[in-house]
Amino acid sequence: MSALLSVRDLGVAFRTREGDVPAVREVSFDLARGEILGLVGESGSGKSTLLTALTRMLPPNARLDAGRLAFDGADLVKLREDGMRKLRGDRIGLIPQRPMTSLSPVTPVGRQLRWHLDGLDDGRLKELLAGVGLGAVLDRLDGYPHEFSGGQLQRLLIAVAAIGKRPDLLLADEPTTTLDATVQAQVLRLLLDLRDEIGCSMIFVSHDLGVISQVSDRIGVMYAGRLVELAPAAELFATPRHPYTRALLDAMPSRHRRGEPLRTIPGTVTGANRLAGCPFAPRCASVAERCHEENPEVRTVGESLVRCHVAEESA
Ligand SMILES: Nc1ncnc2c1ncn2[C@@H]1O[C@H](COP(=O)(O)OP(=O)(O)OP(=O)(O)O)[C@@H](O)[C@H]1O
Repeated sequence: MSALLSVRDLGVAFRTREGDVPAVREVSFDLARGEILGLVGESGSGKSTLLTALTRMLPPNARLDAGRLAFDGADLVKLREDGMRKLRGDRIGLIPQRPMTSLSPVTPVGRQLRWHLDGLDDGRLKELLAGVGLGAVLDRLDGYPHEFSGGQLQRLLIAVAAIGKRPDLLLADEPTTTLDATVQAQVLRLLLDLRDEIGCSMIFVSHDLGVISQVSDRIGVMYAGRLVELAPAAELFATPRHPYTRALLDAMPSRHRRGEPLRTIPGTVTGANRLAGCPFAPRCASVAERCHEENPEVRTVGESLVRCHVAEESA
């Protein structure tokens, strides 16, 4: 079956006073129908920019380059803005990182739900809220966003973007980062149930591999704007191929024995603008001479697609 989303050589650069800053570079992947792709990487690696590029809602100082960006056969680079708006409304849903940024602070929550879901009747509203475990707030919908907790607002937005609109593609940008552990687990369960029920595809962004591992079929690891490894979730955890993926796994608190100090990855994400060489080379535990000279191309190693010269030797 053809992929729902097909991305080839996607790049985004921001124009700044210091010149063009590349945020996403040469990213390619396909997303199957019903598949959940987790995207992980440290802060600034380009995860949110990539999601935003897929919805074509980049800020005015951004420049999008794409070899191909196709959604269910539609060319998203060439599609006119009205067509894109229709896709965003009906078929591509976005759950943002901070719910408050998507809600008006001066309009009652219930009215905003009805705006977003045109023609929503009381029975359907009840069903929606029950679906995200918010049956108890039904009689408080004339309240304003600040009268709800962050977790409640996040679940309201999930109710709208996911359950209400039943999109074909759901883009979730750190949807559980602001939630406490129990609510986080509920929301992850909800997203998985939704995929099973309506068969939507999902791209789920997080900096937390623990969260990503609970929902993803495949996981993509981003570093300095590039997708440096893409593998089935079980494979990525069992046989991480890229030294950065291994460093991320090593830094997971759950992987440490009690009392052992937490590990970190030395250095910071730099090098996105380096002219030659692998951007991870300055921090890489397995670095070889050629890593400083040539930026690695994507290769298949085992079941993974990986951008690394030393993936086999260093595993
Ligand atoms: N509007 C903008 N103008 C200039 N640079 C930007 C803009 N938005 C993002 N960037 C830069 O693009 C790079 C990627 O940012 P992005 O927010 O996509 O990373 P991220 O991986 O999602 O980080 P986080 O996990 O912190 O959200 C960063 O270097 C960031 O500073």
